[in-house]
Amino acid sequence: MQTITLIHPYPHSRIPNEPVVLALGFFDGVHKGHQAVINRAKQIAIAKHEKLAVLTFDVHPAVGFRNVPADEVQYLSTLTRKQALMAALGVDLLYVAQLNAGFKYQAPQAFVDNYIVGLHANVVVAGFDYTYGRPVEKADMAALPVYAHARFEIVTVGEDDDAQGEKVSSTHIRQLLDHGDVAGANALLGYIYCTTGTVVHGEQRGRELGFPTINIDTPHAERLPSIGIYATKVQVKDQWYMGMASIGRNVTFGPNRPVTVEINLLDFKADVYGQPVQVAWYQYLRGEVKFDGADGLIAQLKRDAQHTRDYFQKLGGSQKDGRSIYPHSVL
Ligand SMILES: Cc1cc2nc3c(=O)[nH]c(=O)nc-3n(C[C@H](O)[C@H](O)[C@H](O)COP(=O)(O)O)c2cc1C
Ligand SMILES: Nc1ncnc2c1ncn2[C@@H]1O[C@H](COP(=O)(O)OP(=O)(O)O)[C@@H](O)[C@H]1O
Repeated sequence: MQTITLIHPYPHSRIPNEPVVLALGFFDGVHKGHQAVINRAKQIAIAKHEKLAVLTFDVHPAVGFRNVPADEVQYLSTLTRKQALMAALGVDLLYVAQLNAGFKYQAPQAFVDNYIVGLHANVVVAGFDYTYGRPVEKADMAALPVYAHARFEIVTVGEDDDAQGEKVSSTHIRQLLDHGDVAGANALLGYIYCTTGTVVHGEQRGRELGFPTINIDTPHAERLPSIGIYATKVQVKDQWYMGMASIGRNVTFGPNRPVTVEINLLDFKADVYGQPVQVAWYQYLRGEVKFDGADGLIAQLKRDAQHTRDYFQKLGGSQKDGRSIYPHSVL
């Protein structure tokens, strides 16, 4: 997959000179609803022997169009993750348009001319709620034929519901993460939710408890699940390990402590300070508890380790040595 950044007004030399099927959307999380749009576009592209292109933006539309401060927005998928997910879906060309003033203040007709016709799309696929054009003239899918002037076909994909009939939306997935329900989020994402980070130093108490924990510094732009204890898999140096994770304030050891992400890796022993890691969030285990002392916490950590092993054994994904080749079902 090729990623092409477009800075308005982009030079036409940036655009490969061939017809494409183009899917439109911000696609935060590339969840099952987004996958329905992209899969539909992929089917059309295959039938037409054309490339599948996606047009997305560099920042969340709330930042670009509603002036929400950039540091207040946390993503289900930052660009690197979005690229991986798009590539897995068979996208050939990922256009990332910068939401600069020139882009934002385009009239709907200019958007269609520059970012649909300009990208050589002869079919456009988008969700039912896609909008385009500067805020005062914002246009929707129903209006698209007016601006298309028969230069491309239009396919609108309807709302996607989960098994309980709830809308599959990035907002709903964020709410599930805020309640610790990572399994619910994974069901709507269609893959296991992952975050990244770097191993940093903590207070070095973990080793004294008999449960050393990697303390993970996560990029602020990545949304984390809420405070709680989780069954995870962690990728360190190209290997995935089972881990029991705590997102919490270590309340047993004093009040008003900052929230940290700490993971004890099962069947693992190595110094990994400074290493980049990926964390795949599989299952909520319990809430954070204030114990009377270290002994209570240690007894609970033993139970957490067993619950983590039981969870992965039931899932059937862990190998005998406790390691797994890859977290389950990325798409
Ligand atoms: C699986 C797991 C569960 C945890 N549960 C709790 C908890 O319920 N209450 C608590 O105060 N700390 C909890 N912790 C955090 C420990 O207090 C923390 O890992 C320990 O103090 C080591 O911190 P350090 O890495 O900064 O040395 C948990 C940690 C892990 C890995
Ligand atoms: N099974 C394991 N899980 C997590 N970290 C481990 C493990 N074995 C060794 N380590 C190492 O120990 C460090 C954690 O020890 P800990 O006493 O909790 O110190 P800190 O407070 O600095 O995290 C990790 O950063 C890692 O380098």
